[in-house]
Amino acid sequence: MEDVTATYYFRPRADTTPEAAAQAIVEEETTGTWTDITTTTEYVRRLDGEVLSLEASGKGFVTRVRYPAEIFEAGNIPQYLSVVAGNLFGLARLEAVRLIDVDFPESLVPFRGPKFGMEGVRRLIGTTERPHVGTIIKPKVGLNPKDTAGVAYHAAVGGVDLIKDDETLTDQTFCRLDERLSAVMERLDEAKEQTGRQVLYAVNISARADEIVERAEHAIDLGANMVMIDVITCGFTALQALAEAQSVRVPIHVHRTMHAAITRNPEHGIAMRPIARIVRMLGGDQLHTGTVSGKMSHDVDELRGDNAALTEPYFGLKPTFPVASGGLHPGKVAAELTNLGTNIVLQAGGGIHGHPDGTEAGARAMRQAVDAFMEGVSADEYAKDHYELKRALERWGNR
Ligand SMILES: O=C(O)[C@@](O)(COP(=O)(O)O)[C@H](O)[C@H](O)COP(=O)(O)O
Ligand SMILES: [Mg+2]
Repeated sequence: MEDVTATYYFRPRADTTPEAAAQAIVEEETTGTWTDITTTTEYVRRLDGEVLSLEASGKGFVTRVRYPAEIFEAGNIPQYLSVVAGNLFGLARLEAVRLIDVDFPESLVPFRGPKFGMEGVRRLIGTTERPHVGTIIKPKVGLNPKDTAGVAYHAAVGGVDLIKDDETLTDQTFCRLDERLSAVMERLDEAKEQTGRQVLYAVNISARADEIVERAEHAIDLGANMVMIDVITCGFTALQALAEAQSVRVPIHVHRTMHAAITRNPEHGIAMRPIARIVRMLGGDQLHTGTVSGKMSHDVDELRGDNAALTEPYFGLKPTFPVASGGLHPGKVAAELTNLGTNIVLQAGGGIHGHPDGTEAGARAMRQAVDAFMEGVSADEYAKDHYELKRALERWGNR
């Protein structure tokens, strides 16, 4: 049976050699502890982990370690994480340690993955190549259901493929989920009458783990054609429950709010790559992974690798649609697509609702920026006979 390999960056404490530090990681996460014990037996030895490689990297070291597959309970992601991303982060002998990536053998990927995935979402929208354009209802919170639906309507008529709730909006008193969802779906039907185009609305159903499937089923009964989950705050298995529920037959948009507390520090924590792999395994159809030019911190090389982890062949699982979001506007579209390719969802909140002529014009400008790129024309050139894009570039510039 093939084993698990995990890659860590670490910086040992001054009194600890890199070899001892790497060994400490392996022992802590397999059969060891801080001292030799009298209770161990020969047959336990087969579960010992192993340091496969160790090399200097920047101010620290990178090590690849082997964890025997037998240590893992197949299909139990919380247990997987307790090994590859467990106590090691607290070891005092390590000044810093970061899980960079993890490779699970097929025997430990008994998951079904996305129900729709990138291709399935494209089929719903009717696209094959072009990037999808999405928007987040802004302001994040505060609008009542009627006004939320109005914003959604204008974004849909303007040309977006996806509209989503913000990560902080769920079922608060000022905008109850039921009322909001019904109002938005009604206005989207109206927009579809006009444009003939299908638009997905990712209603945020984030809730306690034992209620989330019920909340999704309820939303689907009310007409939802997509649901959204804050996967870090809800927990990975909440996503698993949603994706494995036969009753949840709509795509799942995965937001990663709170991720940066874990992923941002290049020396300590968990990189986005293992999180991306787990979200794909557990059934996320779309996942935020970051931008190359937006408002959130980003590492372009890491980001490209994260998106590849979502889309490359992986034990027959469908690809998850990467989402680039956060501080985007039409002037940034070319940079995103040049660096990340066109199999991507480009999402803009402020970059659409902040357009000088309003939401509909903002959505048109984003679509025009995408069309310009797909036609190999610069945004500045394209703006000469596309008014909404011209106005957006005047407001936010071309980068
Ligand atoms: O609240 C926000 O900031 C956003 O709605 C973007 O709005 P704007 O388009 O107005 O910036 C998203 O939550 C971020 O993209 C999340 O970050 P990430 O995608 O990196 O997880
Ligand atoms: Mg948001």
